[in-house]
Formats: sequence, C-alpha cells, structure tokens
Amino acid sequence: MPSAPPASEHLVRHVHKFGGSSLADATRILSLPPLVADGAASTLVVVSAMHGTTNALVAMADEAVAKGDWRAAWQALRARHLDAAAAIAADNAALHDALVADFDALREDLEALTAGDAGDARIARVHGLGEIASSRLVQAALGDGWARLDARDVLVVHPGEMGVGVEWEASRTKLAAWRATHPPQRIVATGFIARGRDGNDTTLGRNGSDYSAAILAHLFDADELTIWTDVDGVLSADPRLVPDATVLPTMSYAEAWELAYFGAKVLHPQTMAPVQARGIPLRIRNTLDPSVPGTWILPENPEGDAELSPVKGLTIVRDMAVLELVGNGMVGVPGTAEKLFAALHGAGVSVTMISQGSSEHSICCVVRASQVEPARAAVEQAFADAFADGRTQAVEVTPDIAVLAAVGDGMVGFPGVAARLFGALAQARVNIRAIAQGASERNISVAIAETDATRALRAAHSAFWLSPQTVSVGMIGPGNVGRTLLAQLAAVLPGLRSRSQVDLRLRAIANSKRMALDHFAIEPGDAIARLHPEGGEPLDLDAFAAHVRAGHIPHALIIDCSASDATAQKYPGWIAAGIHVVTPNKHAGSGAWTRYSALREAQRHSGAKFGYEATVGAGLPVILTLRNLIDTGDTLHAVDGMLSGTLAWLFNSYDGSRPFSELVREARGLGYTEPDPRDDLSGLDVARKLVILAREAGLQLSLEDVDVESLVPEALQDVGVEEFLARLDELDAPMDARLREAQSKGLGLRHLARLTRDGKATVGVVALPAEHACRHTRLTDNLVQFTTDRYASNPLVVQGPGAGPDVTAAGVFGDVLAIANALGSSEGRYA
Ligand SMILES: NC(=O)C1=CN([C@@H]2O[C@H](COP(=O)(O)OP(=O)(O)OC[C@H]3O[C@@H](n4cnc5c(N)ncnc54)[C@H](OP(=O)(O)O)[C@@H]3O)[C@@H](O)[C@H]2O)C=CC1
Ligand SMILES: N[C@@H](CC=O)C(=O)O
Repeated sequence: MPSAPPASEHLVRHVHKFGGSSLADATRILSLPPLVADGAASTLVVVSAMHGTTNALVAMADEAVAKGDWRAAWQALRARHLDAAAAIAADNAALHDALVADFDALREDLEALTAGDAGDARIARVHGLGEIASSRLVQAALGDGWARLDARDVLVVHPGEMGVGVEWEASRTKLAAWRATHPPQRIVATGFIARGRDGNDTTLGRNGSDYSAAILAHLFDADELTIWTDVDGVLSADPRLVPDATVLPTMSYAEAWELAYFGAKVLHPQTMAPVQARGIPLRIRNTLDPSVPGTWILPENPEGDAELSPVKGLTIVRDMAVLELVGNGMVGVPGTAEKLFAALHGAGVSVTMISQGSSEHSICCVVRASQVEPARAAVEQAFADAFADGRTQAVEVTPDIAVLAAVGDGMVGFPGVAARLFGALAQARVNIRAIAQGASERNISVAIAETDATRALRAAHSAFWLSPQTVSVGMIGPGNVGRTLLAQLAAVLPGLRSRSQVDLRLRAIANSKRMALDHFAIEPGDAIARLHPEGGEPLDLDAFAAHVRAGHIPHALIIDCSASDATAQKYPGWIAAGIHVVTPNKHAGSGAWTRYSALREAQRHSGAKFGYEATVGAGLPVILTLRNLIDTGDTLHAVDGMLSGTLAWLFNSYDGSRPFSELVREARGLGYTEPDPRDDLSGLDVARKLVILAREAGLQLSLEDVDVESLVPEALQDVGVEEFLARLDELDAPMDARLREAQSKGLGLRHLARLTRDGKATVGVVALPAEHACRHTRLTDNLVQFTTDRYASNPLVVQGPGAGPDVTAAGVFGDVLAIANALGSSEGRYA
C-alpha cells in the first residue's frame, strides 16, 4: 500500500488506460481521441501494447534465448506497427523513424540474447517494447499538445513476495524532475514498464498496465481513473458461465479486491491499492460502446446498494485441490496450524482457502492443483514425527476441486446469506467440501467438485437474484395435452422471466419414436416441428434425461405428457438423479406399489419434486385439497363422485337421440378420452384415479383392489385400438337397453366412484334420481366429495371440468410453476 499522499496536487484530472484490445489496429487507435476528450485540460493516457504484441515479444525473447529463429516474427511485428503508423499519420516521418529505431533496438537486444548475453533487464526491455511503440502511435493519433512519458523515466519499483512494489518517494522525485523539463500538458504514458532500484529496465508483470495506470493516477493525484476495455464493466459473474450475468453499476474497492483476486478477469488485483490510498474513483468502460456507463469502483458503495442483493458477484476458481491434515493428537495442541502453514510456505505453496472445525481434529486448506503434491510432501515431512507416534494420521488430498466465492459488502451483518447460498447449492445438488468465511463477512468461499462448478455458480447467481432461476426442461408427449401445454408455454414464458425470476428453458422434446435435444433452448412454438418429419434422433429415454440433467444448469425438470408405462418406470431413477417430474400420466401414481414406493423414497433422498395434480380432475385442485386435509390433521372417511371427464360428458350427453358410439367418437375428437378410449370405458382410468387418491390418503391400495365395472364388451377388450374404434357400435345395443331401463324408472345414468377408509373401492355406472347432485353437473364436470372428520355431514366438494387438453395442460403448467417458483423464492427478494 502506498504511503499517505502529500497535500493534494491534482497534476492531472483524469487518467485513462487503454488495454491491448482497444489498440488492436489503426482503426481502433484512431477511435480513441473522442473517448479522452472529456473536457479535462489535464489528462493522462496510459497504454498497453497493441493486441497480441506482448505475447509475440515474449515468444521472440524465448526463441532468442533458445538460439532459435525470431527474425520472421520480428519482421512481422515491425511491419504491423509501421503499417499502423502509416494509417494513423502517413506524413509523420518522426513517428516512422522513431518506430524504426525502436525495432532496431529490439533487434539488437534479440541478437544479444541469441549470442548468450541474457539478463533480466534485457529480457524486460524486449517484453516492454510493445508499450513504447503503442504509446508513439497513440500520441500521433491524439494529435498536437500531447507529451509522451516513458514510464521508465518515472516509475521505480522493486520485486516483492506479494508482487511488484512501488518506490513511492523515488518515483515522486523522478516525476518532479520529469515535469520540470515538460511544460504542463496532456500526456501519453507507457504501461507495464518501469525501472528497478538498480536503474535497470523491468516490468510490472503480466497485465501490469492496469497497475501502471493506478500508480500513475496516484502519483499525478488524479481525480478519476478510467480503465477502458472490451467489456461493459465488471460483471456479477463470468458471462461465459452465467449468460445472465449483469454489469454492476457500482462496487467498493474491497469488493473489487475480492472479485479480482477470485478470478473476475476485468481487474488486476494489485490495481486497487494505489487508487485506494488516495480514494480515487476508478471506472471500467467499454471502448466498443462508450455509451454504456460501465462500473464505478468507489471507496464505499452508495447508500442503499445492499438492498438489491447483499451479494455483489460470484466467482469460480478451478484447478484446485483440498489438502487435509487429520490427527487425533492435534486436538488442543498449540502450534499445529503454524507448523502446517510454515511447511506450505517453505514449499512455496499459496493457500487459497483455510477451514478448520472447532474439534481441531483436522485442518483443511485449498491449494492450486499444480501445487498439491509438493504441498503434501512438505506437510508429510514437517509432521513426520507426529505420523510416527500416531498423533497425526493422514494428509488427505481431494483433487478436481473448484472454489466458489460469493462477494459483497452487503453481506456484512446481513443474516441468512450463508443459508441462502448453501440452500441454493443443495437444491442444485452440489455437495460442499469445505467452507470459509472471513470475519470481514465480505466473502464466503466454498470448495466443491470441479464438475459441479458451472451448475453451482448459476444456482448461486439465481439465488441472490442476480439472474433468474434457470430450469432445464424436457417434455415427453406432444399429443393433445402436450401440444396444448407447448402453446401455453409459448404464450407465457416471455413474461415469466421478468415477473417471477424463473427461466424455464425447454431443451428437449420427445414423442414415442424420436427426440430432439438442444444445447440452448427450443422455442415451444417450434418444438413439434423439431420432431417432424423424422427430425431429431431415435428416442432413448436415458439419453433424454441425461441431456435434461445438464451439468451446467442448476435445475432439471421432465414433463411427461404421455400415457406410457415405460416413461413412468423411469421416474424413480430420474427423481433420484435430482430431476423434478411433472405429469398427467397416471401410471406412476397408480402402478405397482413397489415402483410407487421407490419413487417416494427417491423423492425423500434427492429432494426432487413429483407434480401429478393433473392426474386426477385435470386442472382441478383435487389432490391439493386432499393433501391439505391430511396435512392439517383431518381424517378421510370416503371419497366419492364422478372422476371421469369423458364418462361425465358421455352420460350428460346420452339421452338416446344419438348412438352411444357416436358420442364416444366425439369425446375422443374433443381430446377428453385417454389415447385408448377403452381406458375410460372400462373404468380403468377412474380406478387409477381412486388408487392415486387412496395412496395420497395413506392407504396402500392397488388397482387389483378396485372393484370395476367395465362398459367394454368382452369381444373388444383385446383387439387393437383401431379395430376397437371401427367396432365401437357394438357398444350401442347394451348401452341403449341400460338407458331405457333407467329412464323407465325416472332415473339417469352416471359413472360413479367410491373409496372408503377401510380400502373398499368401487367404480361403475349407476342409475340416479333427478335430485342427486351428480345429475346437476355439466359437460365434463368432475364432482369429488371428501367426507372427513371435519366435513362429516356436509362433505367438501371440488367440482368443475375434469378433462380436455386446455384444462389438463393448465394443471400440468401449474405444477411446473409451483416447483420452479419454490426454487427461487424461499425468502423473496431482499428488501
Ligand atoms: N386428455 C385429458 O383430458 C387428460 C389427459 N390426461 C393424461 O394426459 C396424458 C396425455 O394424454 P393425451 O395428450 O390425450 O394423449 P395423446 O395420445 O394425444 O398424446 C400422447 C403423447 O405421448 C407420446 N407417447 C406415447 N408413448 C410414448 C412413449 N413410450 N415414450 C414417449 N412418448 C410417448 C405420443 O407420441 P406419438 O405421437 O409418437 O404416439 C404422444 O405425443 C395421458 O397420460 C392422459 O391420461 C390427464 C388428465 C386429462
Ligand atoms: N380421460 C380422462 C382424462 C383425465 O384424466 C377423463 O376423461 O377423465
């Protein structure tokens, strides 16, 4: 940290720093003058080398030391600079000559290196030639009235364990001398290069130009430092990993330190210290779009900043490993930690994260993967005695670790931040290996498996309202219900992101034969077309699920709109893998008890949700109502009523004026029936619903336990669907006879179901008097009566349309939203 500044001098008002990408070619360099024409009479511009130049120079120096051929590269780099000079100022002979001299000097240095005359200063001079050359080009582009400052004439530095340190007094003295010979004017200065205490050329290290700009802003006592780059500012996370990362309008120096250290590439961590010492505001802006305000980095965040979110940004550092020293004999023994870290220091190992439980039974730290073996060896050596006598037992290494850090001044004294972070990671099924939070409370870091890194980052980003909760969605069965659901998704999804912070991303679609998988997203409106004709690839449900459970998206959900038992068989495995499942398909809820139990067991372990409200009553809240009764302590005595939309519609419509078979065909056309209408007519569909409700009420009922009356003649029970439909009129005579008999007694036909507490379940057609409630329903109405302790003499009734693509798809959609909203809204937005 620099020493306290002398009385404010304000030698320049504004320092601008341009990185290599802003200086990629003559066109980019010629676009700089308007960016620095901000009205400040005293301006200092600090430049990096032209894009790619430093890499080329480093390679040339290496080649020369290895006695290789660097000449072609030298020629190319020289030509690139001379071409840029010609494009910037064709008639500026002084510029041309100066560049020719720079490249001649470079050639001499390279020849000396080739001849074995190496040395740090010569190598530094080669590495830093790019800044000398670019400063000349920028000076020419800016026009008259700009002086050029070779930073080696002013900056004096020394190497240190924590990076390059500045000799502030020596630098101030040299600056005063430089200013004495240069009248006050605007200045272009070289970044990256400096002089050592010994007067030799040196550099500030990789990406050192930001540091140069900060040091010069400090020395010149600037009011403001702008770092121009090719991004819009500091982002809340790496946008390659979190596409929804947002530009942070402001952040504090401390936050910038934390984020820069933990991998946010926009700023070099050292950059902050010189500006921080003088409280100089620092701003990150985009040369490609100067209209974007960028990010202000200030001594303190503006008031109220933390209200948006206590976490400002998230970073991931990969290629790490956990090293853990375990020992029974370490408990309560002073000096263990000191010895451990001294050993690591001795081995030159940098420790990124430290964590120790209060039992003192183990100390765990996170180090770079490349350093973990030297680290292990050093610790084993340091604790050799303790190993020998059993006080320590092991040095355990866990490779393939990433460190996720949540950073924000607003976390200080804000309860619940850790809970939210850990909750988000748990929901995304990310296991935490180690946790560290400094007493400053500005950073919580967790070590996780590297394979979970992107998913963890996205889940945490969403959890802190930095971006919507992203759910990877796969849909099976774009038939009557599925197709309608796709239309509902197409209409609603665009507004959903902003309204509820939920981003449902349809990434896979499948029918009975084929599937289409998309790395990004399939527009719901285009989904069916992706399967036709012969689109996508052959259906493989395991590959489908693996694609939906994408490693980089925090949450996964499969919507199964088929009536297939084969898909239902997959649910326990999917749920165990953390994939939420939503379905109107009744097979899982009413199928074999062992499979049903496996599904519930998987749910308990993984926490993934199973949404099946639409299996009973389509869009009606039948299961929800029953669950609420049970969860609040009521006892179910009976469920009875009409549970089939198709049969309700058929018996509401069937008065003898039209054949029953004609009505069945119409119901099928309206999308009320099951894909095989015999499932409705045989009573099987209603039996399934009774089983689902019974199990919801805690009864171990199975389909075989339900006493079902079938309307399907025996001769039609085993034929194919097409043949059944062709022979539908075989139903007419028996149904006609039944209707006439009922009418002759003043009764009407209805299809009823009943389940009682003792597990007795019946389904069939009943002739009812006109005053019966089920004779007063309309169209596809279901009518479900719950008789319970609380609703004993006057049952609780749920009534309404119980079939049809629209209402069923809405019921499925409701389950999807309930799950998605629960992912992100446990405590609502910070306020
Ligand atoms: N219709 C309604 O009112 C209600 C329906 N439901 C339930 O909704 C579900 C869908 O009904 P509906 O839309 O009418 O049925 P459809 O027959 O119209 O659609 C079924 C879809 O599932 C696909 N499919 C069938 N078998 C498989 C399989 N093994 N693997 C993958 N996909 C498969 C079909 O593909 P392909 O086209 O290739 O055959 C088709 O896309 C059913 O479970 C039904 O019980 C629930 C409540 C109400
Ligand atoms: N075919 C079923 C659809 C809903 O589950 C019915 O008619 O009720």
